[in-house]
Order: sequence, then C-alpha cells, then structure tokens
Amino acid sequence: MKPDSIDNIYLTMINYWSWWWEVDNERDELARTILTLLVLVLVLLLFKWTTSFTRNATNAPPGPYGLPVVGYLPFLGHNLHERFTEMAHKYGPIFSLRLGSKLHVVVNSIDLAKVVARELDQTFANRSPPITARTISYGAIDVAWSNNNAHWRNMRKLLVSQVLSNANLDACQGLRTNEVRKAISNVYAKMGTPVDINEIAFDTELKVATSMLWGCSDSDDYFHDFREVEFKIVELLGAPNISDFIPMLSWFDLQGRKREMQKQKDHLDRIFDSIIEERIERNSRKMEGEVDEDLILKKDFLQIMLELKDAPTSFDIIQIKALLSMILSATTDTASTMVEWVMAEILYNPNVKKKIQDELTEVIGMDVVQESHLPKLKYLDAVVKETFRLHPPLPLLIHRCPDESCMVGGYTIPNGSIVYINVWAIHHDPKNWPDPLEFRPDRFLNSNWDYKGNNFKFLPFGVGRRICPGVPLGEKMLMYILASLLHSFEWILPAHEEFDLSDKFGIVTKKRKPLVAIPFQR
Ligand code: HEM
Repeated sequence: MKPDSIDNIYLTMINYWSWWWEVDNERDELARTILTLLVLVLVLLLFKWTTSFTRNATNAPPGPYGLPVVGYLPFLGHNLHERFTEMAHKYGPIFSLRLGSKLHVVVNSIDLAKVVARELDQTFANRSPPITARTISYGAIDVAWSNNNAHWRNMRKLLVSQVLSNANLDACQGLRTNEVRKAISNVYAKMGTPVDINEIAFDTELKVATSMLWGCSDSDDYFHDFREVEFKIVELLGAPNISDFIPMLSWFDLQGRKREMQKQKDHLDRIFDSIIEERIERNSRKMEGEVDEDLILKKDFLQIMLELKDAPTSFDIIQIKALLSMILSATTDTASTMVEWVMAEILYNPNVKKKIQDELTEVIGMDVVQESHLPKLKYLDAVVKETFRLHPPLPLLIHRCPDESCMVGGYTIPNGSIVYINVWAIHHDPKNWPDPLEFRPDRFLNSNWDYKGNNFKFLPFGVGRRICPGVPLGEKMLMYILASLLHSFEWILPAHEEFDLSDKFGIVTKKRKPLVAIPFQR
C-alpha cells in the first residue's frame, strides 16, 4: 500500500474516532488509553473468529468492511443519520455493517421500510436496548424498550387508554391552558431580552406532563434541575458505548456511560419514591374515612396505576416508576426540540413568518389562543409538518431487532441483528420529495398528511406496532405552544446571529446551536 493511502486511512480514523468521545468526562482519557491497548491485543486474538463471522454472513446485505473486532466503528463519524444516508448512496437501499460483534442493518427506502414495518412488523417488533437504556428503564420494562411481549402490550394499552385517550386529553385541557398561559406571562417578563426557546418549551411540556402524571404543583422544587437531568439522559441514550458493541468489555464500563446513567436514574428514583410514598399515604388516609376532594375529582395516571396494583393486570412499584420516567422523557425532550426547530425555520424564513402571522390574525384576532383554534391554523400545521420532514427528531426511529432470521430485499437479516429505518434518508430522498433540501411548507397544504405512519414518505412519529403512542398529545402541545408564542410576540433574532440549521445526532437529534430569540410586543 502506498504511504499516501496509509496516511489517508490514519487521518480518517483519527477524524472519525472522535465519535466515541462525544460525551466528555474525566474518565474518557483513561478509557481511551485502555481501550486502545485492549483493541490491539484483541485484534490479534480474535482475528480468526472475526473472519469466520464474516464468512458465515454470506447473504447479509452489502456494506463496508471494517477492522477485526471493532468492525466499522472507528469510521462512522459524528452524525450517524447523515453518514448512513451517504452510505445508502454507495451501497443501496439496504446495507449492513458490523459494529463490534453485532450486525447492524440500515433500511433506507420506502419499499423496504414497508417490508420491515408492515409485512414483517411482528418479527421486527423487539428492541435490543443499549445498556444506558436498560439502566434508565429499570431493566427495559417500560413501553419504549420492552420487547414485544404480553407485558409490553399491557403497558402500551394502559398508556393509550388511560393517559392518552381522547377523553383524558379533553379532561386535561385546562391543565394545558394554564401552563401555556403561564409560559407566555414568563416570556412577557423577559420582553426585549434574548430567550432560550427550548427552555420555555421544555418547562411548559414538563409541567403539563407532571400534572397529568401525578398532579404536580408550582411549589414542587424538583423542577429545578430536571431539564439538566433529562438532557443528560437523552445525551447518554444516543452516545456510542463500547460495552454495547463488544459485550465482553461491558463489565469494565470503560467510558463510564452506565455509571453516569445510573446517577441520573438514582436522582429520578428519589423523586418518584417520595411522590409515590406520599400518594400511598394519602390513599390510606382516604381508606380510613378521610375525604380527599382532590383525589375524588380527578384521577391522574399515578392514581390509576396504584388502583390497578391489586388487579389481575397489576403493575408493581418498579414498573410504575419505569413508566413515569419513560413518559417524562418522551413528552419533554422531543416536543421541546421540535418547538425549537420550527421556530428556527420560521425565523430564518421571513415570508413564512409573515404568512403565519396573517393566519393567526385572521383566525384568532385579538383573542387569546385556545386549543379550539388549532385545527383552523392550516398554514402553521403545514410549517410544522415540513419541519418534521426536514428535521425528524428521531431520524433513525428507535432501532428494532428481529426475533427470527428473515429476508428483506433478497438478503438475510439474522435473528438478533440491530435494524434501523432511516427516516432521514426517506425524508430527504428526491424521489419522494422534489428539491428535498428546500423548506417549502406548501407541500403539506391541501392534502391529507397525518402522523399515523400510513404514508411511508413521512414517518416522524415512526410506524407499525411500535409507532409513537403520544401523537395526539405531542401534536396538540406543539401547535398550542407555537401558536401562542407567535401570536403573542414578534420574535427577532439577536444582531449578528448566524444562520445555522446544523444538527447534532442523538436518540433525539437537536439543533447543534441552541436557538435564542428576542420577543417584542406584537
Ligand atoms: C413531538 C412529540 C413526539 C415525537 C416527535 C415522538 C416521536 C417518537 C418516535 C419517532 C418514536 C419511535 C417510533 C418507532 O420506533 O417506530 C416514539 C416512540 C414512543 N413515544 Fe413518542 N414522540 C413524541 C411525543 C410523545 C409523547 C407526548 C408521548 C407520551 C407518552 C410519547 C411516547 C412514546 C412511547 C411510549 C414510545 C415507544 C413506543 C413503543 O416502543 O411501543 N411520545 N416517539
């Protein structure tokens, strides 16, 4: 091999190797050294084993060769969704790559996504959670990380019928109105100064979610560092962990990811314990005859779960905590990320902003925004959908795992491999969307687009039996917060603010640079 090409390979590896170290902490330096030494030793010891693995996977989808032991890991780079999309251009609509000891398969076209999530939906309905996900979800017993089994079906049914049913969402309308109005008053107090858009949206979503889950009140002090904890959880869920790729190293937790996630989990656990204990005590006082008007009038999710505890389909306290934790993450981070993306697109596209303001004036006038106005805001709805197309917050959805070997696109997908549906590639494919990089909300006007995963061109909430069950709440909150922020204020970017729509891959893919804007009286 020529010295030049060796240099190039070396530089590429150094460049991409940094993907490993996205979450900087003190242990990374040590982990990097130990890992490098271990890899060298293991390269030699396991070379034979690796080559036999490659030979066996003869009918696997095409894809790049990697190094022994680590496979293609060192070459992946930072933004996995973009990297996978580039690789699809080279290897085709389905390709595979070995990362550590596991085969990963990426599906990039509508036709093959239909095979995975429609024809073989049942086979592909397991999850294979990474170690950080197992840690935060009390051993993968929540709705998002549990495998496709009776327990998962039970929990999902409960979530959909009790928390997210139309009846319950209607009953909680007052809560949403309260919290959105409080958020608008907070912004009033900051008029003329720069405001972090994600922070406003996150806090509002958090208050709505906690009120629905256990009826929080403003005096609860756990809100204080909640955003930081949630951000850390989401960051760790998306950060590559060598223990997942080379399970024999998991005992060492070389990057400290598991320990870091355990810290976040312990923090949440203490909050949940105190809330649940307090509720159990209140319930026992009620059983002794004391009247608790609050609990009689409304049943929040915690109350429903506790009352189910003795029923045949009961949940124990650990399962209840796993569900609370999962719902909080699902509700706060995705929706606040989307509010930020939509506001960024609007502020960077003055024509779009003008059209939205005209629509708000026409539909709402001098009134305060109410949920009943939302279905009439057709243009804002199209803007939100176009933003979902360009910036799907989960660009690879949550990966799936087949419970038996099966065929997709003429290739064998072995039982236990990790399968991604690359929604990013589908949303950016010119075959599906002409001029895919342009922000053109009109694409979504005058046609019946929804978030139910029926049209495989547009899958921001996922598809098949693992589709997001939170669509009705997520959509409502997103539209409500956006309409209120845009109707109440004129938003201006700070002077010298650069036009920046770059993203940072994670399980929720966020705007790389937080959006800050200045509200003025409208
Ligand atoms: C803008 C808001 C939201 C977006 C964009 C979003 C998006 C998603 C996506 C893409 C998935 C993965 C689906 C798949 O793998 O096919 C998912 C899963 C999930 N989401 Fe959401 N979500 C949002 C809000 C919510 C809310 C409010 C809840 C309320 C509880 C929720 C609960 C869940 C759950 C439980 C799952 C796992 C479902 C399963 O594995 O069975 N999400 N979400």
